[in-house]
Amino acid sequence: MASSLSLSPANTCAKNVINVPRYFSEELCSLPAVKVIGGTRKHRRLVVSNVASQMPAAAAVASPLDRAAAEVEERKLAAWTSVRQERWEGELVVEGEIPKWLKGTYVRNGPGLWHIGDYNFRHLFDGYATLVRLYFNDGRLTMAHRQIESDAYKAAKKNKKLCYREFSEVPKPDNFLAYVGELANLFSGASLTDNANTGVVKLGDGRVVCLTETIKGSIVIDPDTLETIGKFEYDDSLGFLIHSAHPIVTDSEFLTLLPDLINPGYVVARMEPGSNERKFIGRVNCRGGPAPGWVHSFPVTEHYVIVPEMSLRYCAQNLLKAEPSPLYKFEWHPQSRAFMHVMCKSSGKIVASVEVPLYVTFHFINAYEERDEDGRVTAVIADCCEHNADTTILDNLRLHNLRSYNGQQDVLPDARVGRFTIPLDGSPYGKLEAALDPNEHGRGMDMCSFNPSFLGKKYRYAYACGAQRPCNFPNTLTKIDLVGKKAKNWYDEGSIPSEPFFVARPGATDEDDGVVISMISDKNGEGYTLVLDGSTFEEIARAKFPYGLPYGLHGCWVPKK
Ligand SMILES: CC(=O)/C=C/C=C(C)/C=C/C1=C(C)CCCC1(C)C
Ligand SMILES: CC(/C=C/C=O)=C\C=C\C=O
Ligand SMILES: [Fe+2]
Repeated sequence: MASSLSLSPANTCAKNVINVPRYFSEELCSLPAVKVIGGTRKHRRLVVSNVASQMPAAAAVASPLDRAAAEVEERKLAAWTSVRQERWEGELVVEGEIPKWLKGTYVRNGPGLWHIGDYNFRHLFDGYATLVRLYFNDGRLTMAHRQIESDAYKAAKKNKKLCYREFSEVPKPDNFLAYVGELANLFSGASLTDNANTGVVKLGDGRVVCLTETIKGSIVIDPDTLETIGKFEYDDSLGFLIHSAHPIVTDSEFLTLLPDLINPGYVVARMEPGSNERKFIGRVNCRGGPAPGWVHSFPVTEHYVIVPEMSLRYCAQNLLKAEPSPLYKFEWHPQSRAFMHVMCKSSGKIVASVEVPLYVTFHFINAYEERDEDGRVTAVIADCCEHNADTTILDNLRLHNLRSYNGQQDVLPDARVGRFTIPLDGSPYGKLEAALDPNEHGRGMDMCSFNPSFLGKKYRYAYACGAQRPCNFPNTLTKIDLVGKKAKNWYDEGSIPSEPFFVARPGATDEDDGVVISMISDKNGEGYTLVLDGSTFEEIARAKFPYGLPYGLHGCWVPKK
């Protein structure tokens, strides 16, 4: 069945053995599921089984010129190329040894489909959500991918056009009346996307929820089948249309941060496992203006929620514009200064609010409390992937920039582990410094993880994507030792790795006792899962995908029941 939202056709209608050619065929067909048969484990071949999932896939309807250009790109890196088909599932051949203790599912979310018919999206963050599932059991690995059936995705497929406002894309109204209606829909939130393409979390009650920055884009999925179960409806009267794409989620709570665009400030709220009701914890008013700073993520310590107020702020005019402005829905207001607020988790009171040097970050890594010898908290330390107060990274993430890179220029702006020190003694200023020499990780830094048992606590290791220059995008995996101030880097020339995700070995006591999982998009247009040892940071296993997958953002771990 041809889908109106054209997914690139699968590369093969193979009879039996799946080869992974670098060029796409123009025929319509989907890649069926594979099963591993025959031979020793090491030499098993991937064989197409008859349980083929006849998923819709359709021919791209781009002009021949566009298609030729697209093919050049596609041969290079799958990372920036739309996913080939709606879904696929099958077992992969593992090279190396996956530890037997690794039992469960790594689900990764990300924007994997960047076109509707021949209309191509502009920005990495615009794409419709693609889930990838890696199921580890008994040293074996099954991979699956599937699109999230958001209203935005379904409407685009049905109407063959953009129907909701995405990160940088806005539906084109047919006439003036439609334009006025569209503005009204913006204020009510009706026109905002529910394309949950950013992250995925496992709540304490076991529900797995995909998220983006619009609150309506919270979608429950089944981590075993990747099926879209339905909207996650917040059952409260908190209001607001947007939230931080990264809540803090543990087995006992879900903490979220909601920017208030009307009375510039932020609300912190908490939701218990088993509940859909967020309860108000506290509010902090912005100290700068004219709007709250963008909050993609925020950190917590054991007792505090840290509310960042970046001078990259939401911008009402840019929200209304049909064409993207240089900073999309945001504006850079250095004169408005930057702040960090510290809110007590139990009382909602603000215990510190300090001005800090200007910064730009998507991702906080972790935070903890610093104590004196009497055990009194003297300061909060908060670490983030900091882009040297430079907003150009947003422009680097335009698909044209990502796709047109020829491997020669060094165009990735510098980034570092930005470490905030926020004094709790009433001082008006906080510090922001590099936690280690950024050259340790090639002055690239984003897509971080750490051992979740150390959430809010003093920790030593962070995993992230760093850089081996020249490059246009973080292209290494890096293990950062924040105490030894050193980094160990994994690099495969021409490849783009996704978020290195740390999974602790059950029963481990050492912080880095576990594995790091990433998915790699390689220079041949192919892709594989990589498993590194969390301690040595050496490769322990890899498993090739049947074809390269688009770049993904964030994942979560769902242990086997
Ligand atoms: C993928 C990622 O990191 C960020 C995605 C951000 C999105 C989809 C933001 C969407 C928005 C709108 C559609 C309108 C309101 C503002 C904003 C939250 C930026
Ligand atoms: C991929 C990315 C930044 C890379 C820069 O070095 C940011 C993703 C943000 C959303 O989750
Ligand atoms: Fe993110």
